Amino acid sequence: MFPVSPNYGSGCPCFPTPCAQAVLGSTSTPVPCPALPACVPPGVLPLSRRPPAWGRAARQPPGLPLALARAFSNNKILVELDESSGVATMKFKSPPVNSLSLDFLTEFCISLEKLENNRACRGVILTSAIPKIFSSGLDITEMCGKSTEHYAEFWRAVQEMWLRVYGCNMVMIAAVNGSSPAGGCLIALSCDYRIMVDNPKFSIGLNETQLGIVAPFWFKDTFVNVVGQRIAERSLQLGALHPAPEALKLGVVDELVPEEKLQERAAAVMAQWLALPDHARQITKSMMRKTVLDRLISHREEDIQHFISFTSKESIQKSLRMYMEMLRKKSG
Ligand SMILES: CCCCCCCCC/C=C/C(=O)SCCNC(=O)CCNC(=O)[C@H](O)C(C)(C)COP(=O)(O)OP(=O)(O)OC[C@H]1O[C@@H](n2cnc3c(N)ncnc32)[C@H](O)[C@@H]1OP(=O)(O)O
Repeated sequence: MFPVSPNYGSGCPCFPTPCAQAVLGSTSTPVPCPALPACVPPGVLPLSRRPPAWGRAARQPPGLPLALARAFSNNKILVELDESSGVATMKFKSPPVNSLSLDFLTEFCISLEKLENNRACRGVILTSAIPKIFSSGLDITEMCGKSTEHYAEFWRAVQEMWLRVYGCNMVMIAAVNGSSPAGGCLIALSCDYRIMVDNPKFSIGLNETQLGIVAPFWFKDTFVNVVGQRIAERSLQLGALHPAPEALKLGVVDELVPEEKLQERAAAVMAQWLALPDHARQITKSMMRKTVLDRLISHREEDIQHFISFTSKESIQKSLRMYMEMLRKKSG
């Protein structure tokens, strides 16, 4: 285990294997990776400071009071940390549907980063405070009629959220208490374990093709790693939203529970995962996920450019507008 500079993270070209400059010297003086400033465009959150997956012991900046992260609530996410168990709950509360807007994503990443920097926290349960909806996925209005600069900023934030959740060395459990299409499903898929409320009215899946858009390769990779190639291929092409019982059958979620048992069960599963020594579990997790994380990390800018050119196409804009119109008509 190497203590690394607090500036070190997924924005560094050497991530996730810290280069010599990113590793702290014997004096413990922080030495930022020299390439880092060039890698973090202006205006982007300090989101890329995730320590390597094996480095929890080096995470806590000296002097930061643990109490800081005990409970904090910003606008869209309520975070509660139980220091006795080491388990935090992040509850999405962005009405009406917990859509993943730029603001939501920003707050999400900051909240998770705070927990990562708190040694008292070893596991996080993601759930929703909005009845019947876990998350409606990416906020479609962020992808409609905006500037290329906005698309770039938005997509970078989407990437950041995924890199943080998928690469997180804490135990991440999704307690899916409502519908969870597309980006909402991605959040759940990126966790270590998924528990869903046993209600066939709640569905989960990567339904991008239904909107006339395409799930990016890292959405696909994450899905394949959970359900396997064949199920992912069929489900992705069809843009399938699987009702909870079907999601269980296909392995999209790991178990179903009655709504009133969800939090209790999530806590029990978390305790089971936390019973393992952190370092062994973390290294194993990192080993399982590294290839998929690296693929995005090494093609991040290309992926943003691809998103911009794809989203800016008039045909895609038209599809998204029609989809939003369909949603409005349904709700109105
Ligand atoms: C790099 C390579 C290329 C990359 C190419 C690009 C890849 C992009 C990848 C995209 C990933 C995504 O997540 S795309 C997003 C996919 N998401 C979806 O398809 C979900 C759509 N929403 C729903 O199905 C439903 O809203 C659902 C969540 C089940 C809740 O149903 P309800 O009946 O409870 O609520 P509704 O009445 O429908 O919705 C309430 C209001 O919220 C709005 N709303 C709902 N979902 C919304 C959303 N995702 N974004 C914005 N607004 C949304 C509705 O329009 C309503 O607005 P008002 O009428 O004004 O009140």
